[in-house]
Amino acid sequence: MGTCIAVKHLEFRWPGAPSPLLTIPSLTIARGERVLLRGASGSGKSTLLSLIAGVHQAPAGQLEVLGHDLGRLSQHRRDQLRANEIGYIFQQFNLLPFLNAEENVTLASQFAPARRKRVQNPQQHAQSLLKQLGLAAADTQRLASQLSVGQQQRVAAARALFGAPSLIIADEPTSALDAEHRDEFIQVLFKACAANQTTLLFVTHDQGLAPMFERTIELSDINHARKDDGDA
Ligand SMILES: Nc1ncnc2c1ncn2[C@@H]1O[C@H](COP(=O)(O)OP(=O)(O)OP(=O)(O)O)[C@@H](O)[C@H]1O
Repeated sequence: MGTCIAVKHLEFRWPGAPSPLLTIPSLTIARGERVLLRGASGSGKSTLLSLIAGVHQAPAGQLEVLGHDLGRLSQHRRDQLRANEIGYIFQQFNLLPFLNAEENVTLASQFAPARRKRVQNPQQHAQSLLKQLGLAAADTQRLASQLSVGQQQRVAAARALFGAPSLIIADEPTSALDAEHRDEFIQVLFKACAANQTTLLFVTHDQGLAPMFERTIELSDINHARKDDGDA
C-alpha cells in the first residue's frame, strides 16, 4: 500500500510563541487510508495540515509526504507538490464567487500541470465530479456566489478531487452542514477517494464523525507539546 505521510520528531512553533505548538514524535498515514484528525479548537490541527501541505516548514524533525522529504524541498518544489498531488478543502471553501461551479473546479488544473495531464477533457471531468458529489447539472453553470452553502461545499470537494490528487486534506469542511447533509457529504467524499486510492485526511472537532472513518487520530495523543501544557 505504501506510506502517504510519515512524521518523525516534528516540532513547530509560531514566531513569537513562548513554546512549541506541535511536538510530534511519530505519525504514519498509509496511502489510501481515510483518517479523521480530531482535536480541540486551537490545538493546532490547521497548523499541522499547513505543514503537511508544505505551506509552512517545520524547523526540526522529518516530514515525508508521498515519498518527498519536505525539509529538503525548496518552497517552489513544495508548492508544485501541493498543486499536483494535494487537494485541499478549506473551512471557508475559498471559491471564486464570479466563476460558475464548473469553472471553479477546472481552475485547479491551470496551476497543476500533473493534475491537468491526468484529465483528458477538463469540462467533462468537472461535470462528472460535480454529478458524483450530488450537484444538479443546472447548478454547475451557476455562479459560486449564487449557490447554497451545501452546494458550495460540493464544488469545493470537486475542485479538490480534480485530476485525482494522491491526498485530500479536508479542514472542517462540514462545520456548516446539518447532521444529515454532513453524513451524506462524507459518504460521497469517501466514494470519490476510493475510486482513485486517494488518501483522505479529514479534520474536525466534531466527536460524532469518528465511527465513519477507518481510523481516528486524537491530536492530543500524538502531540506531546500540548500534553506538557496540560490544556489539550
Ligand atoms: N499564522 C499564525 N501565526 C501565529 N500563530 C498562529 C497562526 N495560525 C495559528 N496560530 C496559533 O496556533 C494555535 C493553533 O491554531 P490552529 O488554527 O492550528 O488550531 P486548530 O486546532 O485548527 O483550531 P480550530 O479547530 O479552531 O480551527 C492557535 O493558538 C493560533 O493562535
